[in-house]
Amino acid sequence: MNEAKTNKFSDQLHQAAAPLWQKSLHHPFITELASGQLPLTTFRYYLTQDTKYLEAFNQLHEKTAALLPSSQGELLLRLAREAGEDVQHNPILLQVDLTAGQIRQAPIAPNNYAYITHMEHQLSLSPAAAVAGLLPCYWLYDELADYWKGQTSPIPVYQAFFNSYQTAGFNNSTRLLIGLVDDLAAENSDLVKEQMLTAFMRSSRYELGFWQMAYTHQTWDDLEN
Ligand SMILES: Cc1ncc(CN)c(N)n1
Repeated sequence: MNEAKTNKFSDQLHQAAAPLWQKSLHHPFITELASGQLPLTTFRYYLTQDTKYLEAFNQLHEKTAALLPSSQGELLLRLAREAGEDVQHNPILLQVDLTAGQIRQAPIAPNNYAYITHMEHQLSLSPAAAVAGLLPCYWLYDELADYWKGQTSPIPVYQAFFNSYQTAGFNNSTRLLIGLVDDLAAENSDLVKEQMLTAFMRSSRYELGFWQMAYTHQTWDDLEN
C-alpha cells in the first residue's frame, strides 16, 4: 500500500463520508434518473433548487478565496471556473423549459437553505473549514459521474445530466480542490483540522438530504409535520 496516500487528510475525509456517499449513490432520485422513471416535475424541482444552490456556491468561492493567501485564492476561483457548471448558460434548463424567472420565483427549500447557511457559517470559523465545506459538492458528483459511466438513461435529458459531470474539467477541478484541502490540513492545527472534518461531513449529509429534498419536493410546511 502507498503510505503517502494513506496519510493524506483527504483519505480520512473520504473514509469518513463513504457510508453517506453510498447512500447518495443509491438514492431513489439517482436510480430513477438512470431507469428513466423519475418524474420530470421532480427533475425540474431539483434543477430549480440546484440553480439557486450553484449561484450561492459561486459566491462562496469568492468569499472563501478572499480569506486565503492569493495563490490559494486564485486556485479556488480557477477550479470553480473550469469545473464547467455555468448557471447562466445551463443547456439542461433549456431542455426542460425552465426559465430564470421561474427559478427566481420558487422559494428556496429548507435543506438547500440549511446547506448554504452551513457553508457560509464556515467562513466565520476558518478559511480551511470553508474550503473543506465546499469539497463534497465536487467530490461526490465526481464519484457519481464515475458510477454513471456504466449507465444510460432512456430519457435524453437525464442522460445529458449524467454526461455533464463526466468531463475532464470537472474531474480536474475536483482533484485540484482535494489537493488544496490536503495543503490546508498540512498547514493548520488539529483544531482547524477538526473544523474541516466537521464541515466536510455536514456538507456530505446535506448532499444526501438534497436528493431527498428533491425527491419529496420539500417545502417549509414539511418542517411542521
Ligand atoms: C447540491 C449540489 N451538489 C453538488 C453539485 C455538483 N457540483 C451540484 N450541482 N449541486
